[in-house]
Amino acid sequence: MALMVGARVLARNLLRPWSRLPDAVPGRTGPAAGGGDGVRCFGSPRVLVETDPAKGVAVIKLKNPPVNSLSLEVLTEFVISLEKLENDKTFRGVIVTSDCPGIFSAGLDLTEMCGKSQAHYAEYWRAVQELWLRLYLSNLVVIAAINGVSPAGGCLISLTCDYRVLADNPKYSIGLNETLLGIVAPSWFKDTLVNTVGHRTAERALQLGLLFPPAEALRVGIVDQVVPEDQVHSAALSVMARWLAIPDHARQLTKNLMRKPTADRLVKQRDADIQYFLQFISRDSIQKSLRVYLDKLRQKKG
Ligand SMILES: CC/C=C\C/C=C\CCC/C=C/CC(=O)SCCNC(=O)CCNC(=O)[C@H](O)C(C)(C)COP(=O)(O)OP(=O)(O)OC[C@H]1O[C@@H](n2cnc3c(N)ncnc32)[C@H](O)[C@@H]1OP(=O)(O)O
Repeated sequence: MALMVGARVLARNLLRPWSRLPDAVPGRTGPAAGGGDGVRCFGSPRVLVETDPAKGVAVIKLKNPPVNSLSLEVLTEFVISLEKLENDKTFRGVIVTSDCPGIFSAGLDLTEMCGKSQAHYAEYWRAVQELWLRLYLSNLVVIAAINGVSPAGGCLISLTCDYRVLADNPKYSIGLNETLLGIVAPSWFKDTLVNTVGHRTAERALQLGLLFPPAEALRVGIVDQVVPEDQVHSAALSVMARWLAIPDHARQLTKNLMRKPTADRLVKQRDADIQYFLQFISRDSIQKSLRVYLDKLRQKKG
């Protein structure tokens, strides 16, 4: 039942005409994503989309302060924005970045996984799965311009992209640090990392919950390029131009060849994966770990 409610909510959101989204900011023109006129913006307050139709490129900027945590709303709005771009043949590439200074994304929203109902957990997890599937199998060239720290789910988002550019700032570490929270990265998080850095590096990184600073991130291959902070966006645009020089059909079929087997593993057992998540996240010991971790984050200031 819970699963059906979750699926219905997501389906309703996905099918809702864009212009009727409650938070939509349609047709606002703004400063160019890559310079020049004709840039149009749409999206929602938490997921801004700047489009440059002449270049065929869009920029998705996550804006969920203070830390760009991936709440249910952010996940849903992100999927809707991607869907809109995928369906508009004007666009061939998208850059994913953050509008929150110093933070790419703090990952999954811990408050969505703590002290909530089973129905809520199911709805949330389906939304996490949905975003992963959409990003991982996107026909667009997807480039991450990582302009801030990027733990766990934040790292996962960038791992689904075709290429990762990281700003060279020692504070901007990246990795799947789930074990440090007393939780476990699901198998498809693990697969995404293994497909990027190889089995041994992934095993060590996952068990130890490693967060790599830029130079190390580049060395292990969890990012493809490290550039000075003020060049992240221009570097992402240069990389985009190179990837867009490849004929779409050949690149898309090749991407599918590389990624579909991994995605299919989740698609074939999506409901079972949700059930497993429900069992795991509802355990008293896991809820306790999450509460302790959240309290530590909150007390940092005090
Ligand atoms: C099939 C499945 C089978 C098995 C496994 C099942 C399930 C487990 C899988 C679950 C996977 C989870 C992946 C995740 O993404 S978990 C999230 C991991 N994220 C982190 O560890 C990052 C935590 N945050 C930080 O380290 C810092 O906040 C950060 C470095 C990002 C920024 O530091 P800064 O000093 O700038 O800000 P803070 O003062 O720390 O934070 C400001 C407020 O934001 C709150 N906060 C931070 N992170 C989160 C978050 N991820 N979710 C929700 N809220 C967050 C923080 O508490 C502060 O709140 P207030 O004090 O202002 O109330």
